[in-house]
Amino acid sequence: MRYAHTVQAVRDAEDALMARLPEGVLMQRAAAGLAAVGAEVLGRVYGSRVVVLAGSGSNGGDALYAGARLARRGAAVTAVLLSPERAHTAGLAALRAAGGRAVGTEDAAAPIARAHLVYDGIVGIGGKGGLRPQAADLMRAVYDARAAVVAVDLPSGVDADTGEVAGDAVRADVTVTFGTYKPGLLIDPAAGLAGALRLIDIGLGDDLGVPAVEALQNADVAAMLPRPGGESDKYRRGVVGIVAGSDRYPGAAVLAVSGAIRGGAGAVRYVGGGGAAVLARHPETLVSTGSPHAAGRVQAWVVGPGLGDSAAARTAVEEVLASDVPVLVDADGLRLMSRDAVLARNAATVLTPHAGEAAALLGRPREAVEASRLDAVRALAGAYGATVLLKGSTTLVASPSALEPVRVNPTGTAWLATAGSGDVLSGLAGSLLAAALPAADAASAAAYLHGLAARLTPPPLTALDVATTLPSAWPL
Ligand SMILES: NC(=O)C1=CN([C@@H]2O[C@H](COP(=O)(O)OP(=O)(O)OC[C@H]3O[C@@H](n4cnc5c(N)ncnc54)[C@H](OP(=O)(O)O)[C@@H]3O)[C@@H](O)[C@H]2O)[C@@H](O)CC1
Ligand SMILES: Nc1ncnc2c1ncn2[C@@H]1O[C@H](COP(=O)(O)OP(=O)(O)O)[C@@H](O)[C@H]1O
Ligand SMILES: [K+]
Repeated sequence: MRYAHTVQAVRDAEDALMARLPEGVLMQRAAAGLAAVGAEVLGRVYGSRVVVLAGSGSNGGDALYAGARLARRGAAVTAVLLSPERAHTAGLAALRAAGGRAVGTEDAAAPIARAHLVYDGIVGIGGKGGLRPQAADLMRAVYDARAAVVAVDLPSGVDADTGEVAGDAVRADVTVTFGTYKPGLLIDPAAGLAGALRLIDIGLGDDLGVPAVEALQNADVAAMLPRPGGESDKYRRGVVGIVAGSDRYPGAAVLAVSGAIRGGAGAVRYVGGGGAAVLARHPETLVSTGSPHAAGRVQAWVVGPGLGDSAAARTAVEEVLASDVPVLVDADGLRLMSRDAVLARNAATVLTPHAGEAAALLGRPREAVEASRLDAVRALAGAYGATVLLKGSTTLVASPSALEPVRVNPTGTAWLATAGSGDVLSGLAGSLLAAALPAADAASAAAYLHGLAARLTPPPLTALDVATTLPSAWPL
């Protein structure tokens, strides 16, 4: 698992650790990592030209010390001090002692124009809001110069705790972060500005508390997924019921079933108007046309993709929500469900909105959801007492309990923004629910496999390609 902690958690851990260590040790650990990554980016340090953009806090201090380390190895290092009178005194002295120099912003143009590498030490976890105008101007000059940008701890101007970006922010090639990931490094829009991430262990480990955000890694997913054993039969492996598609949208039925069939359940029951299309593609499906409760027992339901908004569709959603097995609600189902019906449930409920659907459920503009994904997914999970998987450029999974870390999906590709790929995801997640995975595990493992399958599929991909590629994404 990869973990991200809030600024407060980092500060608490830092305080606890600093009480046991001589002064300055943590900053030296940070600077050593920062210099090592800078050297890697440069390839050859001797003779290179490095600019350190140094703000007034410890973030600037880290960058100045890293600059000093590179200066000692033969780089020409110029620090640009954003507030010269408040620059980190010891860091600046170290840089000068190593042969580096410092200038004010008025003399920054020439060194920036010739720089190979720029450290963004403008602001770190102490930052508030976007870049101030002077820093934003400097960054424009940096981009014009085409220097590599290495952000110190996080790209300046992004919100470390939320991934929100309130104004201008640094666009980095690499971000070197200290002690733990910060939620903003994993969640868009900020994550999109961080470039490649490098975590430097500065020893905070044991002092960090519960993470705010976590990302599954391959081994975590492998440990969660169902594996048939000697005593398995198709019923014991779990049966998933899919209520999806309609005369108008039979394709959604095919896609949801295709995801479900690749999700490890023992059998898939399909209920609805798309049965002929489903059977043509997936003859192994158990098809029925009546109401969901007449279809036979299932261990989990998926309801909603391509369902339309007929009275029958509404009744089907109500019936499924009234069942005592886990239910995943997607697409049209999200519009048709009642909040009270979700709140009244005893078994798990998983909601899988994209940003537009989440916006409708929350009564916020879509742009507000996209700008504040973490807040949106938590708010929905709280309001519905459900596990919520918010889709999009960063897919997040929140549990109904606010104490649980939010999961951020590390796989995926923008090629997934293609019609019907969400239907495949809902079928897949439903299949994992039927195989008895806890709701957050089913949702986050499904997002992981779906995103990995998409990456393994040559673009431009179709939704059905993703379903077909799922076995290659399944960890062995
Ligand atoms: N915690 C740890 O374990 C370790 C932490 N370490 C490092 O310390 C960093 C945190 O340092 P920090 O606390 O000094 O704050 P920091 O991010 O430098 O900024 C604060 C200053 O910025 C200013 N400012 C605010 N907003 C701004 C804006 N938008 N644009 C411009 N300026 C803005 C604000 O001053 P203001 O001008 O508002 O008075 C304030 O003085 C952390 O990210 C990591 O790099 C490592 O050394 C190793 C161990
Ligand atoms: N910009 C993006 N980057 C990565 N993944 C995306 C992006 N946009 C959409 N996706 C993914 O594509 C899928 C689209 O699902 P959805 O919006 O429900 O579409 P549909 O209803 O057509 O199936 C989701 O898995 C979502 O996370
Ligand atoms: K920074």
